[in-house]
Amino acid sequence: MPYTNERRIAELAIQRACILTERVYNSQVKGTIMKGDKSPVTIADFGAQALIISSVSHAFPEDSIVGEEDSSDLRADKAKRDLVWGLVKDTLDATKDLTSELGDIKDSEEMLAVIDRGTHQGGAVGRIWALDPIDGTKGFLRGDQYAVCLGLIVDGKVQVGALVCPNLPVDPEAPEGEKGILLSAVRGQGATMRPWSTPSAQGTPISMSSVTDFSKARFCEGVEAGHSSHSEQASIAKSLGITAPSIQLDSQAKYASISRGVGEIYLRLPVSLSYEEKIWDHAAGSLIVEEAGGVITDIYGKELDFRQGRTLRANKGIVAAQTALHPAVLKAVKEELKVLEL
Ligand SMILES: Nc1ncnc2c1ncn2[C@@H]1O[C@H](COP(=O)(O)O)[C@@H](OP(=O)(O)O)[C@H]1O
Ligand SMILES: [Mg+2]
Ligand SMILES: [Mg+2]
Ligand SMILES: [Mg+2]
Repeated sequence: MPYTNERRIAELAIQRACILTERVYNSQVKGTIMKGDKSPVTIADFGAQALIISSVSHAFPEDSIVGEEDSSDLRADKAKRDLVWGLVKDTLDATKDLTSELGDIKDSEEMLAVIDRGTHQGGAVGRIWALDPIDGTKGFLRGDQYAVCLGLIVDGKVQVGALVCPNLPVDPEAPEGEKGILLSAVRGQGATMRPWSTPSAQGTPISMSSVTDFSKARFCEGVEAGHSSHSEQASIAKSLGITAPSIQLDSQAKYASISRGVGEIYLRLPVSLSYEEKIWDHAAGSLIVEEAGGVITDIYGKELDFRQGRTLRANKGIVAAQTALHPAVLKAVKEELKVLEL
């Protein structure tokens, strides 16, 4: 089956990175830096990027990598760099059994160089990995949801997607039970999910909800009001006859939620038309939703275009839904936007 090894390496790489991210998530020391675009990054974002890029380039040395972060802040701050290297080294030491498959990093200098292997510009040709080492850094800092996300784009089309949501419950009906799920998909081979804590277990197939009655439907949206328009999303839900409160989750946990039937719709209406969604925010989750039987477009009904570089510059916003519901949802979105003359 195509991409079997890519799926395996992607799963192992993000699982290992989550050992590091969960350690920081549960510690007081996050080492948060505000980046130039006023968004936060923590020592966990950097550490996860180093571990995951090291794994991908060990297994597939010819592939290109688009990663959200770069090492400039760490080169400028030795204390932060040492903190990140300490986390990476501890994680590598704790997972020596994976070294043959995932490679190693010998020192902090090499770690910086590995992080910077993610500065590729993306594009329409070749094998390009899209990595979000921590998606939902604001949720991570708030103690809510976040996700570690990795997708493989081949000639502009996502072929492999894998993401871990360490704080989503394994059983949605038992929110106080075990937490941490790993989802993955290969195009044409379906999507599966398994507890993050059982690396070797085979994933179980997942699928979108079968609800087709809007009065029983639920929609997912982000938590951050600065990342999508809650008022427009609420107005669209109302026009569709949705009465249930929205499921608010940070990160690609929203894709994870609808792909296993917890919610039927994901709305991400832009708060500014100049913002360009990043490919790493959507590559893995969009494929998992499609392989779980869902449909995903932008707010104009266009397919997501991963050929444009590091951003989805040919798209605006996200409308993902169970297949039977997507056309009506898109119509309601267009009605709303017409009202707003966007
Ligand atoms: N103005 C904006 N509109 C849409 N998304 C934005 C945004 N500003 C930041 N984001 C993205 O929203 C992502 C989180 O999505 P969500 O709000 O659904 O949890 C962030 O990922 P990171 O946390 O990896 O930086 C960031 O890339
Ligand atoms: Mg970020
Ligand atoms: Mg992100
Ligand atoms: Mg991120």
